[in-house]
Amino acid sequence: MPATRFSCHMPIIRVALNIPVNTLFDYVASNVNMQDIGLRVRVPFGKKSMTGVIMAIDMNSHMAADKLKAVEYIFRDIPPLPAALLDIFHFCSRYYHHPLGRIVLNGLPGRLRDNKPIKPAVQTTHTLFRLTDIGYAVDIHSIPTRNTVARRLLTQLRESGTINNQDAKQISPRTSKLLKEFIMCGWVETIPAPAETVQPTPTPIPTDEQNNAINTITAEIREFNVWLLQGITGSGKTEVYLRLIAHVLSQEKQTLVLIPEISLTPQLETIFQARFPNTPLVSLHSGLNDTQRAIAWLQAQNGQAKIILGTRLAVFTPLPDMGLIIVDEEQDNSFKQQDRLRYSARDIAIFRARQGNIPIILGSATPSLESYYNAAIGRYRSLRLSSRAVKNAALPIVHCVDIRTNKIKDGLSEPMILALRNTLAQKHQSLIFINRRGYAPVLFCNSCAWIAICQRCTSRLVVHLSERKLYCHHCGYQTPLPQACLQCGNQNIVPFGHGTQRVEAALTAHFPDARILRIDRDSIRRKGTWHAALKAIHAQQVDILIGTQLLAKGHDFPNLSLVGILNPDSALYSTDFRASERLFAQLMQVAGRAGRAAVPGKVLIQTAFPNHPLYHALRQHDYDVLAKMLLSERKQAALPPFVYQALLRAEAHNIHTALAFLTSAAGMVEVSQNIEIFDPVPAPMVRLKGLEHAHLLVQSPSRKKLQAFLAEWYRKLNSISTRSVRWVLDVDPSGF
Ligand SMILES: Nc1ncnc2c1ncn2[C@@H]1O[C@H](COP(=O)(O)OP(=O)(O)OP(=O)(O)O)[C@@H](O)[C@H]1O
Ligand SMILES: [Zn+2]
Repeated sequence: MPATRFSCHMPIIRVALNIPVNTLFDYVASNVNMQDIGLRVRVPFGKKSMTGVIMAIDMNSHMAADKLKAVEYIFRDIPPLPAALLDIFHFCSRYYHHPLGRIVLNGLPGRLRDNKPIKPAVQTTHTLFRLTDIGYAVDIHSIPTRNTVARRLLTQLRESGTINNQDAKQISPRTSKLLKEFIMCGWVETIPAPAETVQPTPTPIPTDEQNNAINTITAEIREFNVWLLQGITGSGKTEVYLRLIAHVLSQEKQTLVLIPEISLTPQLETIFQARFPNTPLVSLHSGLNDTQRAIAWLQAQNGQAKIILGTRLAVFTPLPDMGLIIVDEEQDNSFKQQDRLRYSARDIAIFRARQGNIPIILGSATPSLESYYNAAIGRYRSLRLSSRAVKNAALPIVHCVDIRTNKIKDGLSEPMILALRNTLAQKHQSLIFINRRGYAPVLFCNSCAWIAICQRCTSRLVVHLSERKLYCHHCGYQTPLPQACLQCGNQNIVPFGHGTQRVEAALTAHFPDARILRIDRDSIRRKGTWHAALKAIHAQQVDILIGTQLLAKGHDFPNLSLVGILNPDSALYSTDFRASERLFAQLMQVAGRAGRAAVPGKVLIQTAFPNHPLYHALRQHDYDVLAKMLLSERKQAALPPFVYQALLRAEAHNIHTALAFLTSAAGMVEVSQNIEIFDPVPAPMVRLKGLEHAHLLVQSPSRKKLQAFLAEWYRKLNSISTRSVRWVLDVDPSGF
């Protein structure tokens, strides 16, 4: 049905607003032209003002001219968002079937969403200032003579090359304001000061395999390709990244490096800064405050920052001179956002690389089966690193400790204690991996079998003994540890099972002289603790580390020779079809922390299923055997990567409301060929944060058909009123 279009004498701007409706909003604006697409604006919306982004400019509107409101303010404090970034937002809206305005506004740093222009806040500590080419070209005589401070500052910058904030303050206390103005004019840029702790490490000579990877990618550095770099733990994937970044830097281009965990940023930052001490690098992750994030983002947008290191949200950073994208640990589930816009940063990164016609490297020891399969069928290009990079460093020997025949006390078996004792005697470090924080996962009444559960979630409350509290790890609910059973009043209540805190207590009792350090989200909550912990580990001030997956990824502790893994079995027989793949990746990662340098490594796994094929593959360090086995199972069961999936997720106060909504949603569309719709079911975790959850699975062997189906379905879903239900489409869900 062709809509009536009204012609208007003034330009119409189409604005994206942070509103849960998939539409743009029209406003009249004078003084705009096509170059203004991508600028932020303040517009009236209902009774208030909102900040939005101009997505298009037109002379016609669907609304009559006298009904259109005028824009209140156009922000010209920073250049418009580049068209390439707007394209990414459009792609996300189309592919994930999510309101465009929500995506655009949530993709920006908080400061840019404010209702006021951003002041050019400049980070001054750990920063050096230097002149840009424009700054060098400035004629000092063009600055009025009475402006002595500006003249002196400019002269000093010319003479010294770089200056820090202290140097600048010596000239005058007013220089910090001036520096900000110079930055705004594009005369001055900031670069991070080399951190004092950075030791210039010798650059290693690449191994033959590393050379092969580096040369192969370099040969096609100006083309889009997805490179799957499958390298065993300790094979030196980082060195491959560094060499390629060096190449891209020599072309004055930017590299985006995506990593799964914030906790890995300090380590990588140090490595990158040591290799490229004069290259501006910014980190973007959720640990930054609003100002820091805005500064980093702006430095990426204006092309100053050459290396952009970040977690998944960094995939929405504007990069005018993008030359390379690296996604490290590409299989990691944290690249997929689990609320609101459920995007995969890895998949968006691939879209960006294609759009920019540049290479993207997906690095992993255990690629996701999706990527593994794509490499196998030639859609991705495959590169392998099959041995450890450090000379004579071998992969660790992996043993299973059968817990059916070995007694477990406080979570630990006799062979585990013995191995720890030997490692201590050799003055090497050990790592005990248990992926459960807190003291014990269950509080149990011996008299009536009552278990402490969360009132708002389908979950058990976790005992945190040191704080004498019970916590829900899903919603954050906390309550004092009860003295007696809440059901029968009996005082015989006991913590059941093991978490990191309990293992820490047990190990402290076993090895009173050992220096023991627990690392989990609780222990590093305070700012700076994580940094201090890493330093202590590297300085050999720790003998035994106890940790969750925070410690499993990416760390390189050369003196660590023993890894003990406690109770990983529960994932073996999980209902989630991805559980084995994930367990293997995690165990391979944590096992890979052992024996990375001169010290040979050993891994002990406490399990009741030592003959399970997964442990067999782990003992052989053979991901390919397992990946092929899992792929053939997936093929038989018609599961991804052989089909494409989407979930319609619904939440309501009551599960019946959610299920009823899904049932009617399923009836809204005719099922076409090649589309399979399953019955609505309650989510495995029905209650979460006080709401009840259900979902409905749709799948198809064709991504195109699934997308076409979802587009139509999404339109219809939007047309029904659902005040009692909140729903969202989850395309390529990573779990149920
Ligand atoms: N060519 C080389 N010669 C000597 N040492 C090297 C070489 N390349 C890398 N290394 C060293 O090997 C160690 C392991 O490298 P790196 O941490 O990059 O491995 P990785 O492949 O990322 O492993 P993981 O997947 O376990 O994180 C590091 O200490 C690194 O400095
Ligand atoms: Zn809860």
